Amino acid sequence: MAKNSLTLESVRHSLIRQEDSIIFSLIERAHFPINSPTYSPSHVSNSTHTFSGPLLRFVVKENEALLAKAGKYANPEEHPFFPEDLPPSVVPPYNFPEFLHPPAASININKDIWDAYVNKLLQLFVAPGDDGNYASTAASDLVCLQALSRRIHYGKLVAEVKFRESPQEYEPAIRAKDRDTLMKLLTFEKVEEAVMKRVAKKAMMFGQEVTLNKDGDHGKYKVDPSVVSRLYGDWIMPLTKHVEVEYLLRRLD
Ligand SMILES: O=C(O)C(=O)C[C@]1(C(=O)O)C=C[C@@H](O)C=C1
Repeated sequence: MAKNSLTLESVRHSLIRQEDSIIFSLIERAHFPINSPTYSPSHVSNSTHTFSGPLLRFVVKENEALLAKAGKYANPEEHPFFPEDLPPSVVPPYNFPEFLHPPAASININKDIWDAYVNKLLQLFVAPGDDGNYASTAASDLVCLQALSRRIHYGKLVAEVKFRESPQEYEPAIRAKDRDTLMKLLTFEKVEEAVMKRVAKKAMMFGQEVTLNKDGDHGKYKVDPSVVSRLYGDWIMPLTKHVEVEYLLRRLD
């Protein structure tokens, strides 16, 4: 859809579709135990000392360097976790539609997303243990982090649509830099309740054990649906709303 015809309904539709990517990524990650060496500060160090630190950091950084060369971060909807020292793109620039207000480019909360994911979320949906599959674990984490980052930063588009639909409602709070009022204005409790119910239902449907015998393994899911609901209620939606507030605060700059 052309960006200028985005509506609250269409951006919500995109958030609903992104739920599928997030839930599938969590299911894939939950396939491995926690594998804590993946996050240990001293796991990677090579003889030339070009990198030392956690394996996850190494995998994400290298992947972002590759995709930066392929032009990924020329798209204003993409946010790198390690924006410092990214190599230049080797592909011709594409003229992405300018839907967002330009100061949006300064908002990147990936450090918070990383911290929440590694230090809080993982423990909620991944079993303890170590099976040595650290590289595959890091690759699964990368997919989760990218899906979460994309969804949370999509808050910029949601905020822009809300602002365009009723600027007179938002302008006084923006001028007063009143975060609390902005948070109240952009919050729809009924929508949040529906999101939490829907993601639990999707986690049940996507994460059920499929067997061919009649009395399959009912009630056993690859990721606990109530945990998925909690991840949304306690982390994903609050972080999205944080992005929305940050965006609106800069909307009149
Ligand atoms: O749908 C919206 O209006 C949004 O801003 C998105 C979202 C969410 O993160 O899912 C965030 C805030 C609202 O309270 C409801 C839902």
